[in-house]
Parts: sequence; C-alpha cells; structure tokens
Amino acid sequence: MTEAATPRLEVAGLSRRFGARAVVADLSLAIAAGQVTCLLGPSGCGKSTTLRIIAGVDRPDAGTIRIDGRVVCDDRVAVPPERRSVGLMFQDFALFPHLTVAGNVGFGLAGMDRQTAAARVGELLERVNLPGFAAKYPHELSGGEQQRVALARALAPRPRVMLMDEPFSGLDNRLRDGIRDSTLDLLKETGTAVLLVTHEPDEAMRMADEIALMRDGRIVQQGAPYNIYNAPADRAAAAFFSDINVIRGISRGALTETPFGVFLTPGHADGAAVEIVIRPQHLKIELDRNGRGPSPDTRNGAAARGIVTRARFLGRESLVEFRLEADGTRLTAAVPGVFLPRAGAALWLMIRRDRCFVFPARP
Ligand SMILES: Nc1ncnc2c1ncn2[C@@H]1O[C@H](COP(=O)(O)OP(=O)(O)OP(=O)(O)O)[C@@H](O)[C@H]1O
Repeated sequence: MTEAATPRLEVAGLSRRFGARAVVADLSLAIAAGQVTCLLGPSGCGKSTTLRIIAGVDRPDAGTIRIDGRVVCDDRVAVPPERRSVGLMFQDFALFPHLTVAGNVGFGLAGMDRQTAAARVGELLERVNLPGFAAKYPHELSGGEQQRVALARALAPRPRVMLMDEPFSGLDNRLRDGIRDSTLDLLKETGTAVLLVTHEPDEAMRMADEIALMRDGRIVQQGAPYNIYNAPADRAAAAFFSDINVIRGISRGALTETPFGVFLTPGHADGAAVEIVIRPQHLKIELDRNGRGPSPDTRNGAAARGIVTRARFLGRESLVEFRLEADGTRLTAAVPGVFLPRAGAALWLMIRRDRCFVFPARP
C-alpha cells in the first residue's frame, strides 16, 4: 500500500464482550486524513465502547487497530493511550478548573520547550477565536467558549486521529450549529482523521463525510450521508433518519399489488410479504376533482384516495395524516408551509416510485 493510501485510522475485526453480551461485534472501518466519519446509532449499540477501545482506555477481545499503518492494538500489542497520537473530546469535556485557558491548552505539550509550547497555545487560541482568553479560568467562560478551549486542548499535540463522543450535546441549540461548523473547518484544515460518535442523525448528516450506521455492536451500513439516506440497507436504517410510511403487500411473480398500483419487487420470492417504505416528504397530495384522481403515470404509479384523519402545522412544514380508503393503511405526508385540510376531507395520494424502498417484511 502506498503512503497516500494508508488510512489514518484503520480498525479491523474489533470485538468486545461484557459477560455474555457482544457489545462490539467484528467491527471494521477506515478513515483517511481530513475525513470525518460519524458512528451513528441508538443508545446502547456500542458506540462509546468502540471509541474507548480505539482510544486505548479499554481493550478488545479481538481485532487490530492501526494508526498511520502502525499497529497500536492487537492480541499482542497495546500502546498506551497517550502514545497513540489520538485526541479525545467527550460530552463532558471537563477542563482542568485550577488551570488557566493557556494551561489547559498547553497541557499535552509537556515535552515541548516553553517558547514553542507558548507559541502553539497562542496559535490555537487564535484559531478557535479566543485570543485574549489565555489568562482566564474555565469558570469565567461560557459553555461554547469552554468547548472551544477543549477543542484547542485536544488539537495542541497535533493528533493524527481525533475521537469525539457526543461533543456538542452539552451546548444549547442556538450555539450548537455554529460551533459544529467551525469545529469541522478546523479539523479539516489540520488533516486529522475524525471518528465522531452521535445518536443524532441530523448531526451525522451535517458533519460526516461518511456515516457508519451501528446497531447491536455491528456496522449495518456505511457510506456518504446522501447514499445512506437515499438507499437505506433495511427498514430500520430508513426509519433512523425520518418517520417512515410502510405499505404492505405480497410479492407474486416479482410484482406487488398495492392501492398505489403494481410495484416491481424483483428478488422477493413468490408469496413473500414485502414492505414498501416511503418518507412523509415523498408522499404527494393531489386534490379530489369530483371524485376522480389524477391519471396514473410511470413516475408516480396510480393515485389512491385517502381520508384526512389529522393535520398539524409544525413551523416549517405541515404533517397531514391519512387513512387509505382502499385498505385502511395509515400514512403521513409532510408538506412544506401551511396546509391544514380538515379531518374527513378526501384527497388523492401518489408516491414517487424512485423514492420508495422495498424490503422483506419484518417477521
Ligand atoms: N464496563 C462495562 N461493563 C458491562 N457492560 C458495559 C460496560 N460498558 C458498556 N457496557 C454496556 O455495553 C452496551 C453498550 O454501551 P456503549 O456505551 O458502548 O453504548 P453507546 O452506543 O455509546 O450508547 P450511548 O449513546 O447511550 O452512550 C450498554 O448496554 C452498556 O450497558
């Protein structure tokens, strides 16, 4: 492998059990310099444990971890955390309360001569937009400022890999977006490979070059946010990013009949139950013209008549809930702006065929 192709961080076959439970199960991933990968998954799926093992504060039962091609952990090697060239940022990014901002940022620079270390601290404080804060103490700073000091502290020793566990969840909503973006800019600039743990799909979509979707200790899907959102591996992966609608049917001869016409369902056995999944924003609403709906077309299939059961305005969009006349299926449509038809109104629904995902029905 050439120098340029060597990932900054490479994890292969990582496993960790606690008692009988496999909390991390054969997990592999690679992150290049300057790339941000978000480990995304529900609470308890093993994200933090994975990060702790990579940091070196926990040991795996099996697996290899390489940083810039060098093995830092396998069944024989266990490089201690401080010698892995890994920066850490956790949710409770506790700064040392008895040290000044400069003391905190310079904490990991013990081996450096004083002048060089002071210059590095000054440069980082500039970079995180806190010049003039060097002599302040943590309790004198706002939450957002403390977070930026923590980032400067983690970056000071120029780590090759940055591990971040829900680093923004302690910040209030208004601050969060700005700090996320400036943190991302800085990390990209330094060429650090970033593994960021989050349970929030929005945060992962916003930050990640690649999302690794994790469930029960395994990565179930990995790819660019756009690809994961638009081609989820299974129903749960689709449901992780938004509410979903599910239309059920039985595949016969690779075709499935639904109130929206016939769907192509290749690869599903004859008689197999399938679920057709569509996100609420991809359900189109058409007006009822004297009981006649829009004509079928290849892009949208046939229209099905739905009776409004509830409509709510949520600020940017309205959510309209329907019961299909044909079979009682309940569906929700998201419409931009204000659209509040009364309960009981009959409207026609169409679904974009290229926005549907077909999965085997869950047992
Ligand atoms: N030292 C331990 N001993 C026993 N069980 C543990 C230990 N550490 C973690 N676990 C269990 O392993 C599972 C995964 O924990 P982990 O913290 O990795 O999940 P997570 O995906 O980061 O969740 P969260 O987002 O809630 O932090 C949990 O059920 C947890 O209780």
